[in-house]
Amino acid sequence: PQLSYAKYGKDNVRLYKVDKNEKTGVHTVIEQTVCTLLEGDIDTAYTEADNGPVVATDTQKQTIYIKAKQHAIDPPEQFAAILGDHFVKTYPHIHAAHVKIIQHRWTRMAIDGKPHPHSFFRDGEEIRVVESVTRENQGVEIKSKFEKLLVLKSTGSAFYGFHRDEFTRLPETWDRILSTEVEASWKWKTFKDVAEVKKVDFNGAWQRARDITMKIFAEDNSASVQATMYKMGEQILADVPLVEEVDYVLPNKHYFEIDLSWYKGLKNTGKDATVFAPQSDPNGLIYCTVARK
Ligand SMILES: O=c1[nH]c(=O)c2nn[nH]c2[nH]1
Repeated sequence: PQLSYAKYGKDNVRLYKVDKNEKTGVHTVIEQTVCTLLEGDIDTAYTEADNGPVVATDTQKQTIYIKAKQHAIDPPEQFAAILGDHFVKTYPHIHAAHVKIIQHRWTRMAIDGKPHPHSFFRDGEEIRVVESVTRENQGVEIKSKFEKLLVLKSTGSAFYGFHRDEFTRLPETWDRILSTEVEASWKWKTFKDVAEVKKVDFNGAWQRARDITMKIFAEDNSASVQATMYKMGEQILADVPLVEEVDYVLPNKHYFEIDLSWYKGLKNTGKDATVFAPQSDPNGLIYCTVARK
């Protein structure tokens, strides 16, 4: 046998950074969870118990904290590129660096209608994610994502006209609840270096992708999850020229009607349905990648 592939590093490196504006007294906080994984001439560490080539995972962790102190960590795409660039340039035997950054939500509190200078709350489990790979002399590939954005609409969703055969039981519906937990990602063109990365408005793209997702989710008279998610991908490609392709992964989180007619003929189905049973499982799961022609 032979070592066919290897990468290693430190996962779940939690990081918090505060920016304190001396003039305004306004603090801005960011919290991230970082993973770095290195590739290179490290085979003998596996095959011959030779630790010489090993840039210890602890060293990678210390590096993350030092770079976070020395550089901006916002946008996370830029910080990922800075970290990847460091590992590939600092160690001649390291030829690629994978960096994953999860950014958690600290939303500024509004107190008595005014944004509070240094207080924040976690408004949902939604996360922003960056996955990058920096390869020596080949630039940096970046995929941006948001995950766990839980949405629901109480109407404006239908599902009919689908294939029917002897296995089909699902009735057609022209008016249903639609709920999903959005995982959206957009793959950028390959960037030459950190300098090129620094010119890109990643925060604007994240805001656009999130706004487009919610606007189309809300306004589309959805014929299916498939049809609606395709429109989202199309719009992101139209709005963000440097993005090459867009992925959506949408679970269909079903809400079942409850027939209460056994109880004195109580009407709660079809257009009379107001009480539903949210289903934890099973769930539909719909994938879609939209790419430029
Ligand atoms: O939007 C939907 N797409 C599907 O493929 C499906 N299958 N059952 N319900 C569904 N709803």
